[in-house]
Formats: sequence, C-alpha cells, structure tokens
Amino acid sequence: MRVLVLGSCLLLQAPGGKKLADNVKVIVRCRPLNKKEVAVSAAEVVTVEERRGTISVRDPEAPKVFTFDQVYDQKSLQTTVYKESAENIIDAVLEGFNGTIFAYGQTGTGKTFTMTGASCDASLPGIVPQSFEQIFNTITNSQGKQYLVRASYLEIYNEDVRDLLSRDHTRKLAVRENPDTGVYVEDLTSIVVKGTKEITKVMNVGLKNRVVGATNANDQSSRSHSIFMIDIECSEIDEAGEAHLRSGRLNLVDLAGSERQSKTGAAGERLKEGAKINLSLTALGQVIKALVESKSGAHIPYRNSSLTPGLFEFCACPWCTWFVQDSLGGNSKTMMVATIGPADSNFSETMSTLGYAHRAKSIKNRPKINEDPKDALLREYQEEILRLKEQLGKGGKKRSGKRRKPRTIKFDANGQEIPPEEGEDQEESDDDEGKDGVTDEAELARIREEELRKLEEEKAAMMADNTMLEETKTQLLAQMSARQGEIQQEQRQAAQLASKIKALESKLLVGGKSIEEHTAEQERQLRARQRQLQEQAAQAAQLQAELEARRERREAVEESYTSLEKEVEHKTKKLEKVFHKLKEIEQRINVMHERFAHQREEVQIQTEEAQKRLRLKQLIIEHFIPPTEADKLRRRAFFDEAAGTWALRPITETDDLESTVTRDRPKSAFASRNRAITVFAQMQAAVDTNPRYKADNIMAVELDMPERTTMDYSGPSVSARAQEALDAALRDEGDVVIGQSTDDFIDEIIRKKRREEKMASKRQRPGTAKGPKRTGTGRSNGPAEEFPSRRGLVKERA
Ligand SMILES: Nc1ncnc2c1ncn2[C@@H]1O[C@H](COP(=O)(O)OP(=O)(O)OP(=O)(O)O)[C@@H](O)[C@H]1O
Repeated sequence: MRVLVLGSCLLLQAPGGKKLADNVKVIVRCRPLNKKEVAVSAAEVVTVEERRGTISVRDPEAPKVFTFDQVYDQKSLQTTVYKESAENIIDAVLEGFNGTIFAYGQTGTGKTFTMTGASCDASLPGIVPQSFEQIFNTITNSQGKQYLVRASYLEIYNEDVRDLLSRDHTRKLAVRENPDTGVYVEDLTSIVVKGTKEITKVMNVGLKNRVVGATNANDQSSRSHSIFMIDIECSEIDEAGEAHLRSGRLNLVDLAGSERQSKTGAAGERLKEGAKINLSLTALGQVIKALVESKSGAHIPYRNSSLTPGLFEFCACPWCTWFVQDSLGGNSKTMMVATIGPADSNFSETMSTLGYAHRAKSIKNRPKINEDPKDALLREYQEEILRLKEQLGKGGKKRSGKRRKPRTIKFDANGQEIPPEEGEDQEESDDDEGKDGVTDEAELARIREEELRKLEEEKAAMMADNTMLEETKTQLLAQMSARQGEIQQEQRQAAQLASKIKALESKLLVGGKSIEEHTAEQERQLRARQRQLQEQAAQAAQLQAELEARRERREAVEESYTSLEKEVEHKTKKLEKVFHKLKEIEQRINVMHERFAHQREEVQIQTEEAQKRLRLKQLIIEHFIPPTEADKLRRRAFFDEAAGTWALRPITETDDLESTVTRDRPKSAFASRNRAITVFAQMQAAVDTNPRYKADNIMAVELDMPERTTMDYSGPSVSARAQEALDAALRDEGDVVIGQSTDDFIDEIIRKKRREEKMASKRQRPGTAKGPKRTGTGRSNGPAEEFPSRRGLVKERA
C-alpha cells in the first residue's frame, strides 16, 4: 500500500494505483437553545463531548451515545468547524478530486447557518464563503499552474431543478445525459470567477433567489435543497514539458430541513413543500440505508432498485440521481454535517438525525483524481487562445505559406516602379517567426505602422512629383491606397483577436501575482486572520489547559534524542547548568544560615530579657498584690490582638459581686434610711438646708470585730511524774550526765528535789536560817542555784 500526500489530503492507494475506499466523513453540530426554547425553559437532553467525539442523548428509558468523526457543541465557532472538517476536502478538490459537503438535519437546527453563515451577521461565515477564501488563496500561492474556476448555483424545489443565477430563476431546467460526459443540467449558468469578491457576489445573487419561507420552527426556513457547485480545473506542465489537466468539482449542499407538519404549523403551499421535502429526505435516507446494508463493493442500482424504493422522489431527475450516486458511494470525498437541536422537545427528530448520520459513516466512497477530463473547459480555452495567437501572429488572417516582408516601393525617374533588389522582396524565413511559427504581435504591429508611414510618405512624394505621367501616378496611388486599406484591415482584425485572447486569458488564473496585487491580497488575508483571531480569542481561555498539556507533551517529545552522542552532549550541558544552579543555591543557603544564626542569637537575648522582666513582675505580684486581687485581674485581662497588648475588661456586675463582700446595713441606720443618722442631724435637716449637716454626710460605722480563727493549744496529757520532771527540766538546764539511764537520771533529780525541800524547810525554821551558801558555779539565783550544775553532775558521776 502507498500513501499519497496531496496538499493536506491523505490518500491511501492500493498497489497497482487502485484507490482504496474512503468512508463518508460525518460530523455533528448541536446549536444552542433558540429564543423560543429559552422562553419556555426547555430542558437540554443532548451532551456533546468534543474530545471524545461523542453525542449522548438523555432518554429516560435507555440513554443513547453516538460516536462520530467530529462533534461540535453549542459554543463551536464557524472557523473551527471549517478548519477541522472542511478544509481537507477543499484541498482535495484543488488537487482534482470531487468533493461534497452536505448539511442534513431537522428544520431550524443550523444547516444554512453552518453552510452559508448567519444571514444577519457577515462576521459568521459558513463553510461556503470560507471555502472561497481557501480556493483563491491556494491559487494565488501556487506556482506554474493555470486554473479555471467556475461557479453554479441551483436549487431543487418541488422536484424541479432551477437555476439560481439565471434571470428567470423560476424556469424549470431540463436534465440531459451525454454518453461521454454523463448527466448535466441543460442551460445551467456557469460563471467564471477570478477571485473571492466575484464568487461571493455570485453566491449572494443565488441566495436572494432561493425559496425561503417562515414556519413555526424557523423564520427563514429553506424550502428547497440548494447546491452551490464550484468547478476547478487545473493545468500543469510537467518536467517533460507535457501539460496535465485535472478537474475537481465541489458540491456544497444545504438540504431543506426535515420536519413534522404538525410541529411546523404548515398549511397550503408550505404543507405541499413540506411533504415533498420529507419525501426526498426519506429517499435520501433510503439510499444511505441501502448503501450501508449492501455488501462491500457491490453495485448499487440507484434507479428503479428494490433496495432504494422512492429514490426518485429525492428529485425525479437523472441529475439528482447522478449527484447522489457520486456523492454517496461514488467518486467523491464526502462529508455529512448533521445538525441537531438540544431541546427535549426535539428528542425524536434528534434521534432520527443521529441515526441517519451514524449509518452514513459506513458508506464507502471511491474518490479518484479526475485527470484529463474530456469536457474540460480549461483545455478548450487554452486551445482557443493558442489558435487566436497563431492567427494574430500571422497578421490577423488565417494565411498559409510564407509571409512577405513589408517593402518600400521605389520609382524611377519616369515614374516606373523599380523592381526589388535581390533578397529585398524575399519571403520571411521560418527562423524569423516565433517559436510556434508566430511572429511577436507587438513587432508585427510595429512593422504595420512603419509600412503605413512609408506609404504615406511615398504618396506625398508622388503627388509632389511633376515628372510622372498622370495616368501612372493615379494607378500607383490607387495601388498604394489599396495596400493602406489592407494594412488597416489587418490592424483591426489583430486588435479584435488581441482583445479576444485577453478576455480568454483573463478567465484563467495563474499563481504568483504582481507585488501590488500580492500586497493587497495579503492585507485582505491579514484582515480575515484578525477576524479569526478575535473569534479564537474567545476560545483561548478554554484551550489554555489543553495548550499547557500539549506544550508539556511537546517538550517531552523534544527530549527524545536522535543519537546517543547528542543525548550525552545535551545532558552534559544540562548537568552543567544544574550544577551551576546548585552552587548558587548552596551559596544562598549559607548566607541564609548565617542570617538565621544571627537572628536566633538576637531572639535568644530578647527572650532572656523578657524572662527577666517577667520574673520581676511575678515577684512584685506575688509579694505585693493579694492573690485574690491578682486573680481578679487575671480574669479581667485579655489580649487585644489589634493593639497587640494586654488590656483589662471594664468591671462588670458579676466581677463586682464576686469582688465585694456583701455587707449588712449598719445596725445604727434607721429602717427608712440608707445610712445611720443622728437625732441632731434629723432635727437639723428639718430646719437647715445646709448640705454640710446632711445626714448622708455622716457615717457612723459600728466596728465589726473579726471572728477568731485560732484555738488555744491543748497538748497531749502527760503522767504526773513526767510532768514534774519536765517542769524541773524546763526550770533549769543543768549539766547533762552522759551514760546515765533516764530512770537513774529522774531518781537523781527527785533526790535533789527532796534535798532542796528539806533544806528549804530547815531554813524556814527559826535559828536555822543562815544566808544562802554559794555553790561552785558562782550563781546566786535563789534556790535553783542550790542544785548542782550539769557539769557538776557529770563530774560527780565520773
Ligand atoms: N450553531 C449555531 N449557533 C448560533 N445560532 C445558530 C446555530 N445554528 C443555527 N443557529 C440559528 O438558528 C436559526 C435557524 O438556523 P438555520 O436557518 O440555519 O436552520 P436550518 O437548519 O437551515 O433550517 P431550515 O431547514 O428550516 O432551513 C438561525 O437564526 C440561526 O442563526
């Protein structure tokens, strides 16, 4: 299998040059809800997923999902639809294929909008006007090719074929069949167009003549099928100098909308039209069905076929049959644009359209380049131009044989013509003629002018010559005038031929233009581009994410290397870059580390300072503010985020109650008064208004004694003996006797005590009283001093 790339069109070619089948391309476009649907708040049942190419229709019973070559949602742009779907077909037509783009769908779903554009908005051109731009841009930019472009526009209304470009566009045209060239519409106007402006004019003339009418479903409903045909013939000289001719025909079809009569509210003429339209569309549907169901490669008998009953109703003419035959299952690159509405009220029509469209996907066409067609007008033109030029080169007359060079006639003194010198009156050699045996027409014109001028001069000279015989003179003058007339006749004929050639040549388009034309063309293209860009800008936001993803993918692809060496080189460079970056980052990190360390130190110092101040405050609070007050303050304190400081809430009643001990009214106060008041003050108040003695200024506060909160100590009970010993011990420390047991020590003390008592009683008896006797301790503190000291006791014991 070979793959041929022609322009942007990809063709699969089987071995042996046989073209492979090319499926009919099917795209679906959903229009937005229209005003009426919005007014009744119609629900949308159609979901379009452009990326997946699917259309889902919400059906309560079983939701349906259809897949197509391309789908477009309510927001799709005219330019997007064209660029993505139609452009390839136009390119193919310019290469010599036949192409058909037809819109099919319920009435009011946007067939005309998609094909022709919005009637009220020229900035929304449909497929037809956009194809004009593409065709003429391609021709302008081509090199070494000659084109002939013709446009025709016809409509099929109630089975009649009508010429939309004719003066009498209601005239029914006859359809004939030519055994060589096939079926054709007799007298169909075909206008040679040389640019976008001209072909747009042609389209507008046809649109004005088209039958449209208002129905419930559409104010501007197309009541006929319309076909805008563009024939493009291209001739190219190959390297061997041989001319090749190709011809492609583009059919741009806007079918009338299928409709339910009950819905459209049609009556009378409209009802009849509707019935015909439906019939023809049903027939078209049947053709599609038959094509899909037939075995691959089998012959489809388009006429009188049991497979396609009712096909004639599409239009009862062979032309339509031929048209359908070529576009569906024949020699054509075909695209079907199915248009649908999103509203639930159109559910059944939408399902039906999608069903047809889905079936049409399986139709296989066999497009081929139309080479050297017999009926090519371009060839006729080229041949005619050549013939005329030849004629022009031969002096404006069809002359055979050699041509005489113009000669100046000379006379002798007697007025006799001097015969030409040798070689002077020679016939022109073939070498003197142009390449194709034709002398350059400008040169020929110059020679004629020269001859005329000389004849005039000779005539004047002869008139002035008195030596000549009158008779001879008259004869020669007559000859000269005849020759003059001959030359003038040749001049007229040449001018006629030249204008004919010019007219024919002007119909042919060649690539490559003058700088001025080219600049003007570029400016026009630029304006068109700007318009497109504006439209696309609206979509830009949506596409942003997609572009990002694509960019990433592209970068990934760029990184796929052609060789190992390149990969190493690239990666080394990358590594160096990364290393350099790493160094920079390390340096920055070091600087940051130093800065952070410095800051940390500062923060530490500040924290320590703050802690010191805090401890000082705690010290002051703990030692100088009663804990209850501090508690109260803590409860009232809050941090004011806005001011960044601590603040105190104002004292509320609750705080007040908590902080104040409820005090009883002083006992001295009278029942009716707030405070205690003296009798004097009462009396005084009655007579004296001086506020100084007012009762409220006197405060008699009874001292409220605090309650005792401690108790007297009552120690543990001790035996009388122990108590006595303790008392004695407490009375005087005495010396500690080491090694003595407690009982011995107590006995010792008791003994001492008794001794002391005996001595005291002796002293109290008369005659025995002799002043106190000093002990070794030197102390003289009463009777206690009589006791031996502890040290003494220890000594004693030792
Ligand atoms: N994709 C779209 N975006 C915006 N408006 C649209 C779109 N498609 C259709 N419309 C609008 O819907 C209305 C009907 O469209 P149009 O006349 O193209 O329908 P139709 O299918 O050709 O109908 P009919 O079969 O009756 O001729 C028009 O006003 C057109 O501008």
